[in-house]
Amino acid sequence: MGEPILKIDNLRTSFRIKDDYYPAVDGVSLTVNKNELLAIVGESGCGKSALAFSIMNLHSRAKIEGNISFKGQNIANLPTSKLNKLRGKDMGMIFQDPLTALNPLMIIGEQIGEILLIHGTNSAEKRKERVIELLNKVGIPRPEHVFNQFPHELSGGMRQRVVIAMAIANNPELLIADEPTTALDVTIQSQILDLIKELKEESGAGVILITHDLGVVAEMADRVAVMYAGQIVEIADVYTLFENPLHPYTRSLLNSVPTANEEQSTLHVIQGVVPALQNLPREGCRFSARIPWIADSAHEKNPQLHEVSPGHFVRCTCYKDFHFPDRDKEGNRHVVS
Ligand SMILES: Nc1ncnc2c1ncn2[C@@H]1O[C@H](COP(=O)(O)OP(=O)(O)OP(=O)(O)O)[C@@H](O)[C@H]1O
Repeated sequence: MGEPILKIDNLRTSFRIKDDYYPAVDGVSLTVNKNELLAIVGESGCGKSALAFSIMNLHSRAKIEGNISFKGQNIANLPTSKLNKLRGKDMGMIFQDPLTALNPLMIIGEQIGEILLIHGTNSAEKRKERVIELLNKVGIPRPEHVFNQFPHELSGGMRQRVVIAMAIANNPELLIADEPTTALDVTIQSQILDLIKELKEESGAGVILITHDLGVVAEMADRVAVMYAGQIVEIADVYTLFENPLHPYTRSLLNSVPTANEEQSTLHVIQGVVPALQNLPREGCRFSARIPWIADSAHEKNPQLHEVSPGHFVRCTCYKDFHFPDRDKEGNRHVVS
């Protein structure tokens, strides 16, 4: 694993709702190293996209506090003119929906070419050469033809490849992919993910991959951060996270993935949903309401991340007493009345 490329320290991103600000990202600290893929997982509404958008400074009206250090420079709240020098060059982003990332009125060749032009490739001939090279790289057949097409003339999978080509056009050192395959069918999904993995391995970029899909995490990630209600509740290398998940939320997420073994018949699916931003509990363990059978005394008053083994952090002490409702702490099944 390489040296750190991104260091986030105590990030808090708040949105204004009526007259108050509510943090959607609440005290997140993490590091991404060169040649490392950090997966961020959690249910809808946990703050994953809010975190990604904060790094790229793409929120139009959010309050951002804390430190985001990219290659040693604090980029939180950097003026747009300075940020634009980084975005699309040193940092690239792949969005959930390729259509929103593409300009419907511009041919593909011009859209990718524009990113090259902004960052200094002045010769039109060189830009065209590079665009064709990029289209080839992301597996687009007949790149010369696609160069002159508009986004609506391409399939969803091809459009997402174009977005990836744009994100990597200037060989970024950090790539953020926010649910990059959500809009795509399964076979295309795995091709796109292979492409992201290949890019990381080829260029040594640091990658943040936001996904709901734990299968994808197991296959792609070096490390995994689990987010719940705006906070990281567990972070570990991928092997440790799957072999020894500790936080009740992580265990519930993993437990809700159907497998072919006998556990499937005894799946305990976590009840409830992530509360709306205005209703998030801000004190105590934010997950406690969803595991009501765990005693209040098991939770910390002000839950901290504890390093339980090197690089493996878990928030709150409730993991020590956690069990699913139909099991005891040792994992033995008992009948619930
Ligand atoms: N611009 C905004 N204004 C107000 N609230 C917002 C805004 N953007 C996001 N939120 C709220 O912040 C919380 C976190 O949202 P976010 O989109 O980051 O979640 P997520 O984990 O990425 O979910 P998904 O997987 O559905 O994208 C949610 O409660 C969401 O409703």
